[in-house]
This record gives sequence, C-alpha cells and structure tokens, in this order.
Amino acid sequence: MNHWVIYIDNNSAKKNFIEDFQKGKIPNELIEYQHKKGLLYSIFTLVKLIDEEDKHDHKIISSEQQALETMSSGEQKKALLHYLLNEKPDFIILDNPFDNLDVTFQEEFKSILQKHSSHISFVQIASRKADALSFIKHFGRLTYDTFTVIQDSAFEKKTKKHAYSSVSIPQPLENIASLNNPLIHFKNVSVSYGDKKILNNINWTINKGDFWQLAGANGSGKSTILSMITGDNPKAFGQEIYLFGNLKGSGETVWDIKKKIGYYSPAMTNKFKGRHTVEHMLISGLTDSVGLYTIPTDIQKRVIKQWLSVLNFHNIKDSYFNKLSTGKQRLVMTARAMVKHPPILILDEPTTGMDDESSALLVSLVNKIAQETNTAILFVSHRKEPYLEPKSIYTLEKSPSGSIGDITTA
Ligand SMILES: Nc1ncnc2c1ncn2[C@@H]1O[C@H](COP(=O)(O)OP(=O)(O)OP(=O)(O)O)[C@@H](O)[C@H]1O
Repeated sequence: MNHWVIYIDNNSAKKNFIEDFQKGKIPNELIEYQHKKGLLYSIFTLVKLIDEEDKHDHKIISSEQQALETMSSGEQKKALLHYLLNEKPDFIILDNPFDNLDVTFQEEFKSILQKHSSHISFVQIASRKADALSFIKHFGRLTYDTFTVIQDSAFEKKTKKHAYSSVSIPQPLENIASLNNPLIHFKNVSVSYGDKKILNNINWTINKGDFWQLAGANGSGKSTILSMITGDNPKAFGQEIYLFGNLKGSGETVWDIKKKIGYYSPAMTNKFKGRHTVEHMLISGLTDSVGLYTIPTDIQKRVIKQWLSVLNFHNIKDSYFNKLSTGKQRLVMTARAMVKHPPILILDEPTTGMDDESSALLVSLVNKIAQETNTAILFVSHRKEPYLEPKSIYTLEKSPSGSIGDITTA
C-alpha cells in the first residue's frame, strides 16, 4: 500500500488542494486515490463536528464522560483519529497531524497509524520536515498550487537561526513602570472538573520583563491556567490569584485585565475577515479594536511606521491582512498584540501550523521583544521551539491528583 508525505510551506494553497483532492480533482501522480473513500483528519473536520454536535444536540464523537467541545486540543485530536479509523476509509488525508500533540502522544499516534498502514493509505500534509511519518516512502511538494513528486532528500532546507531586523522596537506610548511586581501570582491554585483533577497546588509568579515558556502534555491544564489569567474561567473565583496587584474577583472587570494583556492565539486570525490592511491591523492593536473606528493620531501613525520597519513590511503595509501568507499573518498578529507594550504578552501556541522557516522568524521576533522591552512574555507551547530563548520554563506535570508545576531556569 502506498502512502505519501506532501510537504507544504506557508505559501502553499493547501486548503484548495485538499478540497480538490476530496472532490477527485487529483494530480496525475496520485491518481490511485480517485474514486476511493477518503476522509480528512484536520482541524477543519473538528470544527465541523463540534458545530454539528452543537446544532443537532447529539453526540458524534463525544464520549459518555465528556463533550468534544470541552476536551483539550490534544484530546480532541485523539478522539478524531479514533473516529476516522472506525469509519474504515480507503485513505485518510492527515493535515499536519502532530500540531498540538505532545511528544508521548505523537509516538502513540505514529504507532497507531503504522498499525493501520497495511489497510488504510495515508496522505500526510506536513509543514515540518521532522513530522514526516517514517513508514512513508513517497514524497511530494506543493509549491503554491503546483504538486511535484520529489525525493525526500530534496527537502533539506535546514532552518537557520534568524536574527531579526536591526531596527529597534519603538518605545512605549504609555509607561508600565508604575506597575509593581509581581504582575501575576498564583498561590496554591487547584482546579477540578467533577472528579477529574486538573491542577494541583499551582504556585507561580510572573514579574516584569520575565520570559516564560508554559509547557506540558496534552490535557495538563495549560489553557485552563491561561483562561484564569485572561479572565473568563469561573474556576478562578475563590482562588488566590493576583493579577496586577489585585486579588482576582475583587472588583476589577475582565476589560481592566484585558487592557493590560497582549494576547495572540492562531484562532484569533479568523476574526479578521474584513478588508483590513496590514497598517490598520497594527494601529487597531493600539486601541484594542477589531477594525479601525477612530482616526489614528500622528504619534500612533509614527509608532506603527516604526513597527513596519521592524517587521520589514513597509512594502505590504497597504495589503489586505487576510490575503497574506500564514507566516506573515502570524508576524502581524504578534506585533499587533505587542504594539501597546502591555505589561504581559501571551502567545498561545503561536507556531501551530507554521512551516520551519516562518516559525524560526516568529521565534526571533519574540526573542527580540524579550531583549528590547520590559514586557513579560508567556509563550505557550508543548513543542521545544528551536532557538526560542525563554529565561524560565513552567512545566505542568500530569498526575492523578492534578498537574503540578515544575520550574526550570535557563
Ligand atoms: N468544561 C470542562 N469539563 C470537563 N473537563 C474539562 C472542561 N474544560 C477542560 N476540561 C479538561 O481539563 C483538562 C485540561 O485541559 P486544558 O485545555 O487546560 O489542557 P491543555 O494543557 O491546554 O491541553 P492541550 O495541549 O491538549 O491543548 C483536560 O483534560 C480537559 O478535558
């Protein structure tokens, strides 16, 4: 049985390619898949299933114990894989299957796929060379919308450490020096859902200018911690969580907190469907708005001009954001979360779905922000991102009594 890895980069027309593939519009070299029953393992399939479960109020892949929607992203992916395998297709397209999966489950996942590889064919779409499944012997590349067969050794582009532009990050318009340390303090915080213990006695302090990576296996509670910081998790109430000097729940509004946090997660990108130029996207980061509802001041315009130089995006400042490649969109969104120099910048799995080259570029921008500003950075990822230079890593270690936190310092 043949299997394929198709390498893509952030300029590949992946979505169209997959849609065409499913409709039977398949490149000649892959014609063996025509008229076969194929399924798609992808974040898009998950979103559709969650939507259907929601709309029709019936379970498709939720278990007796838990609804698909409330599972962590890793747990959702595990559930999806088992669901698709049970459907007994001829082939499965695996769209960047290892994104969001911790190392342990990646190994488990690989051996499940290998076990089924005698009777199901796999077409793996991969952004990252290291993700290629070892049992696959046929390789292709999608360059924009053109598919070509390649030798595996042809995909040798080694990612180099990027030095970001030498242009300095602009100074803040408002100073955060008045804030006292710690910015964030968790004291003996524990969380459970019913009988399921998630966090066990978390003690964690984030100070001005810190650079943290928050790591941990799937389901260890990373998103739970984030949602307690950014304001929308009821589990935070009654706990000793101090945000910018105030005990959480003691009067500050979610808006007060959000004003002090720059936040970016790839899911946010979909909110910007309209005709927003790159320049407007950055300006709207200063005012926390989705569009550009107010006319920017001269000072704001000057600051954004400098950010465009940092990003080397002057030439695309008038381009529409939603037409940019994924890599460029992520850089814009990261800068957008940072332009107001928030006391804390949270980047939630920002490299998910990115190729090696663009991930390295994003990582170097984050390192630059850490070096040149006083903003504390919280970079959430289970992946050991090559070249990321956090000063400390907070790892959630799973245990039956809930995850405990382990701190390592560079
Ligand atoms: N509303 C809920 N009901 C039941 N369980 C929940 C609910 N919300 C979260 N959980 C569980 O809490 C655990 C922690 O989830 P969380 O999303 O914080 O993990 P994570 O570390 O971010 O995982 P991942 O890397 O997979 O995204 C998971 O086992 C999840 O299923």
